[in-house]
Amino acid sequence: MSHADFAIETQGMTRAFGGVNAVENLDLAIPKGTIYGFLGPNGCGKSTSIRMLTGLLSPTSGEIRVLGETLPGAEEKLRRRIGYMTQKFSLYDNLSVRENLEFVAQIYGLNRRASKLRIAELVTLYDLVGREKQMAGSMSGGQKQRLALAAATLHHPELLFLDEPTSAVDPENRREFWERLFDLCAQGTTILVSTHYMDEAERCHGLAILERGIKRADGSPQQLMAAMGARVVEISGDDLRNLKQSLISESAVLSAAQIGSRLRVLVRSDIEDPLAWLKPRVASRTMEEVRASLEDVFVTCTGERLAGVSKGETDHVA
Ligand SMILES: Nc1ncnc2c1ncn2[C@@H]1O[C@H](COP(=O)(O)OP(=O)(O)OP(=O)(O)O)[C@@H](O)[C@H]1O
Repeated sequence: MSHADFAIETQGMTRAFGGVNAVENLDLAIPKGTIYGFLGPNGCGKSTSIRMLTGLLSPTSGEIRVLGETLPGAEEKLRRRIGYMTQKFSLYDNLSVRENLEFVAQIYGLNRRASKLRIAELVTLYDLVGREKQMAGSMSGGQKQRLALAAATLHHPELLFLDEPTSAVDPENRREFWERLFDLCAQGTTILVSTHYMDEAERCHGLAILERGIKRADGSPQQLMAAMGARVVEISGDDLRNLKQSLISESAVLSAAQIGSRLRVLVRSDIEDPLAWLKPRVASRTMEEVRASLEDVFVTCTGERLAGVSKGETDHVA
């Protein structure tokens, strides 16, 4: 692939705050027309990376190319070619839906006619018909999010940055939001989205797992799961709590977490037959080897589970 095939390329992208690296030596190569995810917990450097890639923040060191342009330096040129939806609702609560969109249209220099046409199109597309005069501040989380996406895409950006776009919406709105992202992607938009939700990360074509500013792994969800250095076994039966305690003291066990009525155990892949290895340790309980999930990949990369993503208990060993 040549440079022209990538929407984003970075080498050694680094940003320090007060001597501490918020983002460290990040290498990225994000192909055009894909949805790429940054997966990681709060504070791992997702927003700082996105701010550098949008030209809002200068890197301390490293090379950045966005849509073929070099940053820092090409911020102005890129402004019309990229869209950015921040974590917080960044529109005006005391302006109506239409006024907010008119304001954005003005920033992008659309004339009255073009603005009117585009806003009508967006209001329909993002299911805001009948709400044109409603104050943005009085809308639900899902409606605000659709308005924010309409605003971020008003100027037909080639590249769209979404910083934790679904943190304020319920699961159903999240699914619907992702349908919209796939529609945009199908029309050729490249999307970079940050998230701490595994189900969102699993929808991305490619992703980087970030921890404390460092990329721990990258690839498609399937590649990451296939390359994981562990096998996954689920155990059911009595007294899983004590079993967990004894298993996590074994160096061959990377993690054991109770998920509902099962214990999900990650066994290092140098154990050739994890079921045989576990057998004497689990007594009469039943076992089954299961497919790895992206969360398992996350645990093996970082030693941690993301808070709130598993059902049930989330204890682990680092
Ligand atoms: N302007 C700043 N000054 C000092 N430290 C900062 C600044 N911006 C970010 N940081 C620090 O850099 C680290 C990465 O923050 P960042 O916001 O990029 O993480 P994140 O993964 O986006 O998390 P969140 O979702 O909570 O924003 C954190 O330790 C944060 O405190």
